[in-house]
Amino acid sequence: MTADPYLSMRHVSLGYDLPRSPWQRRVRKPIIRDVSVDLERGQRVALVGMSGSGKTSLLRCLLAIETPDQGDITCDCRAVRAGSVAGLRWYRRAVQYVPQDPVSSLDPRMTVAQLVTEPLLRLHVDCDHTRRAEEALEKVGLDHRFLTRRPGQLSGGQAQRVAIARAVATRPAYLLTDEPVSGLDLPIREQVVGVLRALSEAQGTGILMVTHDLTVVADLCQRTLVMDEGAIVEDRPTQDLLTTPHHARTRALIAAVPPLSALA
Ligand SMILES: Nc1ncnc2c1ncn2[C@@H]1O[C@H](COP(=O)(O)OP(=O)(O)OP(=O)(O)O)[C@@H](O)[C@H]1O
Repeated sequence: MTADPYLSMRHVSLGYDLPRSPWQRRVRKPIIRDVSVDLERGQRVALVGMSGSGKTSLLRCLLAIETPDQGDITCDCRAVRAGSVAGLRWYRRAVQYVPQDPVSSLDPRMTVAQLVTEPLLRLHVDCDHTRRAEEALEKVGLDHRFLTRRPGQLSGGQAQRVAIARAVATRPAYLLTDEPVSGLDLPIREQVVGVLRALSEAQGTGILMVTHDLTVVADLCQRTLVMDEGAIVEDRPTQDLLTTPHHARTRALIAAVPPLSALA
């Protein structure tokens, strides 16, 4: 348990119904198994694991898109439950999602100004929306001249920065993100990782990132959670975990990245 948890999962479990005929009984396949994790304010945390280990499902629970079968999720000591849009507005402002693929997530018909102010309108944030959009763009290193552009007039890296600006417009305490740089070329990836680091350092924004990319993990995240078959099997400071992995699954993940396996 950490000293000051902001986001907290307690004994969270989730399963899916296996396909069945009407006369067969319902069978749940467990995906998340009794996960308890505390995330401190401002922490940069990676969630790694083999494909199918349950990372995205865990993120969906934390995003209140999915309701766990068991367990509790709290944010700043308030219960988080998937359900009414109005009842979750406070949470949607505090914990924002950065999508993997900005090109498909950004409506091509909207201007950057409309895209960045849309969450403010949807979540009833009471402020000067234009000023806040400019502030959000500044935080990701884009100036006000981008406000009138549309997604088709942005490079991949700029589009991902606009997606991040959309997420930070509500001044969230945490960003949750699934492979935010996986579709980007190396120099652009470094640029976007730099934006996320700057946000975390300058604004104190916490980041929970699902990723397969252990070099991004080593570069950005202070702490790493390793998932295996729906459970967290290792949870340690990133540097320690990469140099002295404890769990066989962590060792296998590191072994798949030759420059990192030289560290361990
Ligand atoms: N709606 C669903 N119905 C049935 N099974 C599902 C559903 N969603 C996910 N699963 C299964 O749950 C398991 C975990 O999926 P999840 O997407 O959370 O894994 P992951 O670790 O994020 O994988 P990846 O790294 O490939 O994205 C997988 O076996 C997946 O097939």
